[in-house]
Amino acid sequence: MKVAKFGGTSVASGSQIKKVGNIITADPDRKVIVVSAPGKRFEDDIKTTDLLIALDAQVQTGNKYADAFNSVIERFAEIADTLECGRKELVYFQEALEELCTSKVYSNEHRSDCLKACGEDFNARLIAAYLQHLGLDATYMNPKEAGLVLSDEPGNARVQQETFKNLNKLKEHEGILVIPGFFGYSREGHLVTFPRGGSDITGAIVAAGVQATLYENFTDVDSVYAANPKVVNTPRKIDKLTYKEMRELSYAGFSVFHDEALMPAFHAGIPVCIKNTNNPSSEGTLIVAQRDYEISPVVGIASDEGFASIYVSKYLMNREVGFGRKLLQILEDEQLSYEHIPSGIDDISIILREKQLTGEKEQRIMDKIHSELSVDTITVERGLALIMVVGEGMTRTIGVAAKATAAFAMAKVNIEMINQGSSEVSLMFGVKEKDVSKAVSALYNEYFGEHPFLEDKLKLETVKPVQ
Ligand SMILES: Nc1ncnc2c1ncn2[C@@H]1O[C@H](COP(=O)(O)OP(=O)(O)O)[C@@H](O)[C@H]1O
Ligand SMILES: N[C@@H](CC(=O)OP(=O)(O)O)C(=O)O
Repeated sequence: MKVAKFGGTSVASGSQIKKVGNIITADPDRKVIVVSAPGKRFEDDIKTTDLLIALDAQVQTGNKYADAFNSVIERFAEIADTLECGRKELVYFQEALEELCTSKVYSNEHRSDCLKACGEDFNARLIAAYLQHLGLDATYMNPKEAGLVLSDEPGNARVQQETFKNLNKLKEHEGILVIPGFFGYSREGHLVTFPRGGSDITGAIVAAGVQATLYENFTDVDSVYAANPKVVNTPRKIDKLTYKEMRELSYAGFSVFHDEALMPAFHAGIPVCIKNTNNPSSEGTLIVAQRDYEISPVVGIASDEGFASIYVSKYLMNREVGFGRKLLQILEDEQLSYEHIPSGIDDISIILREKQLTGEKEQRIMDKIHSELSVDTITVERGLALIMVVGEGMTRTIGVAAKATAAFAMAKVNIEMINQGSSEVSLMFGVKEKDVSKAVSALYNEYFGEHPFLEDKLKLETVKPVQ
């Protein structure tokens, strides 16, 4: 049994959903289908999830919401029109959406999640109707009925352990199940969503629950590439990479697959295949537990923007018991999570997502760190980008970091920070946002280009294991 997840671009319009119908029909093993909300049909289009977020904003502020409401309904009406089915479903969508906009809710955050989830929910209902129209034995299944139990954290939910046992019973289902991605229900019975892009997570959880032989993730590119194709021109395809490598790359900006979707597949040992809805005969990229590291120690280079760094220095920080704990407690008090903590003898930097750090929080943190920890210096730097060079083979290869620093030097990009993950699967560099494209292109050239700068001077060398 295979679980196939179709992303927003794959189900953005009626004509895209027809391709999805062909893909499902082509392989009877594709028994569980997870779908996203209709995504972008063209570059400047608006995703249905964003239309729903705009509707929610109108509802929350008590403004007239008819226009925002109609834009959502029109997206689905257009899809139903092209598919020549789904009239009954459209009536339901209208009523259900109106009910959500007008009824009392447990909290505003929970209403936002209920509205956001309509994109996936309505699309799953429509796609199930279309598959039935094609003559397939397909059924829509709500995540509550499937048993997808999540933590009660609106917009940021996490899977609860009982989910996997609950989902296991879906194995017994005879026909095709169409499950909306992106949301589930808390133990308290509230609808809650994953972070944005979370349909990939639903797909992975469902694949783990039903113990699928393969989790296919259909998107709009032929494969995962060694660098973001929007940054590097025609980057090389990656045929195979490990869960660990993909998690690091997704985390650091490979938006093609959600980083939180790797763990469920990894724990259940289910291979993941990234494939193209627009070109399903292309092999795609396979994500597995192990690959042959001799082929290339580095597998990809990812980058992401929107980070800030809080730099703190204090003479003899290394000898002050509890300094790190107290510093992190100040962040915790402000409900801030951190991403990385590179440190030295007398200094430490805390890297965090910039959008969490509002001006007010920044001021309070600075004051507290000064007064409670008596530090020598504290500065906050915004507008940072992180670049991650990733590959499991790096552990046993000499010269990987030398190539990276040469690339930064050639691109004339200043490295603000370096961190090698403890697992040695990745090398992380902090640079100014304005430098990120230059740096990624230079790094790509150094590891994968035809004329790397250090070509003659440095060949990557594998370390022999100690006998
Ligand atoms: N290294 C990469 N390899 C492939 N695609 C990438 C990479 N980095 C970023 N992307 C982007 O990810 C996009 C697919 O992800 P997304 O838009 O979330 O798809 P979906 O709508 O299927 O969920 C691609 O169109 C591509 O622009
Ligand atoms: N529709 C949701 C969840 C999702 O996974 O979407 P997509 O498959 O388009 O990344 C979002 O836009 O965040």
